[in-house]
Amino acid sequence: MAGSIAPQTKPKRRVQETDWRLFLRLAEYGLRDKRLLAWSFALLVPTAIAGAMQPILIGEAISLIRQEQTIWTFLRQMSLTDGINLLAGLLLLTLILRTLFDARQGFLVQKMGQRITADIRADLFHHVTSLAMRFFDRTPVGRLITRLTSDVEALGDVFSTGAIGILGDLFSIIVLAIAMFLLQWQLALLLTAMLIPATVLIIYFQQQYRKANYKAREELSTLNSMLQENIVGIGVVQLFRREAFNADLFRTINKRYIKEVDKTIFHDSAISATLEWISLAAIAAVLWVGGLFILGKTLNLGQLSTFILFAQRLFDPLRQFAEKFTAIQAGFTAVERVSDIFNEPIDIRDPEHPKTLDSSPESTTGEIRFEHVSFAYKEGEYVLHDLNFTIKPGEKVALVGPTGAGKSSIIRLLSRLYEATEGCILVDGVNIRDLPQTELRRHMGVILQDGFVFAGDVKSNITLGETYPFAAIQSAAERTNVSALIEELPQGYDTLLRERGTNLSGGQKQLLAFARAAIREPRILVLDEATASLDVGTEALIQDALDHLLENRTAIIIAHRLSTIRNCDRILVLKRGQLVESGSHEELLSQGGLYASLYQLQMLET
Ligand SMILES: Nc1ncnc2c1ncn2[C@@H]1O[C@H](COP(=O)(O)OP(=O)(O)OP(=O)(O)O)[C@@H](O)[C@H]1O
Repeated sequence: MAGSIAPQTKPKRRVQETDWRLFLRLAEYGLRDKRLLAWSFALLVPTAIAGAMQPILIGEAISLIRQEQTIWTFLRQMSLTDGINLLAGLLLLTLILRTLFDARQGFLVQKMGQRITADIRADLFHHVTSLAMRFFDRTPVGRLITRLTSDVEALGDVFSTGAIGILGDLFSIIVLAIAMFLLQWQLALLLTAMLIPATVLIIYFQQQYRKANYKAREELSTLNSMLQENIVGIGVVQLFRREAFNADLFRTINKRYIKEVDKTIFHDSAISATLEWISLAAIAAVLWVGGLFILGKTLNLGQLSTFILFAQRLFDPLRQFAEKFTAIQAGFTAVERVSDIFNEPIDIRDPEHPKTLDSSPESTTGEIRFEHVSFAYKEGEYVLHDLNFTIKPGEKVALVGPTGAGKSSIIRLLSRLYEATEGCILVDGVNIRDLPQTELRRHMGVILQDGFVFAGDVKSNITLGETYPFAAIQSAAERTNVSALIEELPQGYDTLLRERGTNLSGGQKQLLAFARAAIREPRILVLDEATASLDVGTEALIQDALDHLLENRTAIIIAHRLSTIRNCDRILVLKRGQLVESGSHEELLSQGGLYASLYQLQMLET
């Protein structure tokens, strides 16, 4: 637990994706609905043009009142009242158009954003569930959850805060600049020149913001990991009185998180403040230079008014641009973190030219062969060494050995949750790497000590998303002698089980796992300490059911209680990842090796 509070730095080998590539990744999602995307952009044009027209119309109105020479020719031919009315009418029209288009555009952009985030979330979920166990070994759950929820949410914020309107702001700035240059190039040049220091400062602050934001998100992940660990392990936390200690750790990480968030706020405010200052300076500069032009009679008051409005208008989108920029930067951080997961390679892939297992009813099936299999969870740290054995179809084999000998690892390799480092594993003569994973796992029924239960009813916990008629569910429960237990539950098969099955006992969860395996009629059954949580009476009941269930099926059974495996055809004894003995119970006892000593020790205990 203590290790998890170390400050999180970006992994060195992490490929720094450029913003452009991150942008393309988003664009790929945006392009899924081209019509929506096209409309969102198309509506920016009338909005920007209407916006640029307003200062010009106001300037014209002032020029008209002052009867200046620069007014449009068609206005000169009208009376003052008609001219003013026409200009006011036009101004109202631009206002209405701008409001309507702006609202519609805002709605479409948000709609697009919601769609994109929903798609990303769904793809991410699919990708994460396809990743190999190795990935989950090294990734804390809280960290993953943060990426799947809060980071994807930050991405959604880019759209919901209207930050995507940054393109509209950029467009507005360009349209305004063009309009200004057409009107009076010196003042236009002055204003556009002031954009340069503003842009440089924005870029600097946003880079700082981005750095702080990345760190803040990392700290948030750590915070969530710790939260998750403490909630899942609440029993141990309380029993061992770690509350105060953990609270201290939590406070430390919380402080670090807040510190980073403060930095993001500082840089965000710095951007707004700088822009405020520069925009005021710009208006002052226009007034000063424009005033000189008026004195020199090269400019009139109407034009100056237009430019003062332009100055305001020009920095307005820039200010909004900066505000949105921080949301966009946060979004980029989120895409970066989400991309990290998308870039996580799926280690265990299905073959390009998959083979299938012979499923004709006559064929004797369920042969398992390990050929020179070695395996390491971490590079160089082998936990299984050069394993060679064959389990014949229908044979019942027990794996025995001290704690940590590698029994469960064998099962994980056989189910391809991990890939063997060396050697190969064959099922019915086919290398399991040549089989699609679903095909391999369809033929395997694995019952683990910790029967995991999903939130849902008993039925759905047996079918696990596949469709079986109710009679099949009942029959599977009856065959495994668990139907009596299920019927005892308040609503029988419809009883709702809570997440992780907190309303079932450990033994009850295990019993459900038996029905779950039986309904699939697997050709290979694997029991990893499957009856360890059961009382002697229930175990005898299950043992009886197992005798039927195992008929004509290959089985691998791991059990520490050696009495439960006496009837197996063969016992493989493992020691530190090596196969040290193999034979029937009697043969091994007479050999007087590791098995015999383990057995005698257990006999002494009873
Ligand atoms: N996910 C993992 N990452 C790294 N090492 C692991 C992992 N799982 C198991 N190991 C290591 O591999 C070795 C074999 O573990 P395994 O679970 O196969 O033993 P086992 O014989 O089933 O033990 P037990 O009887 O206690 O269930 C152990 O030394 C263990 O520390």
